[in-house]
Amino acid sequence: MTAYLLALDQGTSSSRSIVFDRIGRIVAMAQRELTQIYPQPGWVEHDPREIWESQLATAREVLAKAAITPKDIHAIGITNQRETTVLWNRKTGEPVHNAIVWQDRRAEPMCAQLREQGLAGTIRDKTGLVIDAYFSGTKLRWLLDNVPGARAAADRGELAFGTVDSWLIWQLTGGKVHVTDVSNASRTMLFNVLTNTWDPELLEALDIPESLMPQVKPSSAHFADVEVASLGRAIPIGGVAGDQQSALFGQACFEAGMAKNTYGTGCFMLMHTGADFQPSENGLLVTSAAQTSVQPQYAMEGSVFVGGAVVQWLRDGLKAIQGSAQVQALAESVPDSGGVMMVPAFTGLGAPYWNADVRGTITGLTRGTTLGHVARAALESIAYQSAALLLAMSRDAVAAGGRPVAELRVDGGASVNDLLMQFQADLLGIPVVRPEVTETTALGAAYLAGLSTGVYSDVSQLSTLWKVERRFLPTWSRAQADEAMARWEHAIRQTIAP
Ligand SMILES: Nc1ncnc2c1ncn2[C@@H]1O[C@H](COP(=O)(O)OP(=O)(O)O)[C@@H](O)[C@H]1O
Ligand SMILES: O=P(O)(O)OC[C@H](O)CO
Repeated sequence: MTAYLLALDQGTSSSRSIVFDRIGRIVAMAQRELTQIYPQPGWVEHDPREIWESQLATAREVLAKAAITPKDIHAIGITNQRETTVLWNRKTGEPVHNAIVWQDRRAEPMCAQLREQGLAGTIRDKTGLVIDAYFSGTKLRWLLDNVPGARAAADRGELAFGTVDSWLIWQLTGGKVHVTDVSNASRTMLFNVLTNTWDPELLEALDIPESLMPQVKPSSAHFADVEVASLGRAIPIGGVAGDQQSALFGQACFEAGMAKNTYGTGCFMLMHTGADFQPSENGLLVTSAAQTSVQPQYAMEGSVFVGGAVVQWLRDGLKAIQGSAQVQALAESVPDSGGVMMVPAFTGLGAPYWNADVRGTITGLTRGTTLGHVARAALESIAYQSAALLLAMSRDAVAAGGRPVAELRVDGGASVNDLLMQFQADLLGIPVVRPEVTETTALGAAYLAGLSTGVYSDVSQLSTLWKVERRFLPTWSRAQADEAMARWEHAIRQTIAP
């Protein structure tokens, strides 16, 4: 059987396409940067046309690079930056506005209103989310309220809403199919993750007509066949998932208690929680995991706003290094951080602290402090923030009758840093495991597509394909780790209430 799988990975900073063979090895990759549009402070937009064109261009390019034809592609999987909101005209296919990107804060006043209306409990219990401008629902409401003519056109049933996956599928099918998957739907604040349906009460609370919404499918399913004009053959789209849930899947975390952390610009930690919906008591989000059937599956999620970005700051802000890869050597020029602690709260602190107003601190400076100590503290801050998330997740898991996380699977640009990974294992007291294929986001989408089209029989087969590149084992005693976490929490208190 021809069994190359093509993953379309539409991320915040770039569109990428990767061809995988049937045992999950990368055959070829193509990538194009995406223009970031900042119309006002706190606003971030993308041009939906550019999203589509750059994605299509990389898909065509990767086939050429892999020296294969569309006939060799068995199925397509799509994974995408989540929450980013597109609204378009069903007849013309034209977007009515730029896409509002997940980082965009413009819908905050609308969120404040929803909080005042006392909707926090309902939203948490139905969607697993906290009320925040991060999610698609209030971005969509903003578009309906602010784009001239949009509300009336929506009321006439002329418009379609979609996250980036829906937008790409609409384009790939020549405007015929309007669909999304549960993992993307769960990031809208309009989707009931218990029933896997759009929620009439939430649609009404946000004044959003249901006619705008895409059909929702499990993440591994037949979504559509692409039109021949786009990729030369009617290739089936067999898998769709939001990028973080897709990475959880690509890391073969299929069971409750299995967790992954992606160390990119920010960090995204997700722990599978199985089929039971359990809101977090520790300020984390609950979200739909990638689902292979109509049966709901959940994950707990927390994010670190400034992860690898702290290394970019060392490079671009402090000019302490010339390239990100140099941070490890600089940090290794000293045996430890010499008591220096950095809390890189450049844009506030996310889970489990949730404080939007604080700003970063560096404490513990002495006359002997060198750039090496600062670099080491910067790297360690990525691990401390991630550890605080994982510890909160483990507390939630134990409270729900489960077990604490036993190992952490890692990926993302900063996971290449061995010093950081070792420090992470030491802090957590569990193995930190880096797989051979760290393109887990794209791999997850390819696996989802392969599962629904018969390349794989079940997820247990995928578990056997997942291979360890390096396992970092903890070297500290529990007392040492607890002491270090106590120093971190002290630094957090100094940051929040100096
Ligand atoms: N050797 C390294 N050590 C630590 N951080 C690194 C290293 N190499 C890259 N990074 C960081 O990884 C991030 C890029 O990772 P990537 O997964 O490509 O991010 P994103 O998907 O968010 O764009 C950057 O913030 C960069 O500073
Ligand atoms: O495109 P990324 O990797 O920055 O991921 C964005 C996340 O999906 C936002 O929730």
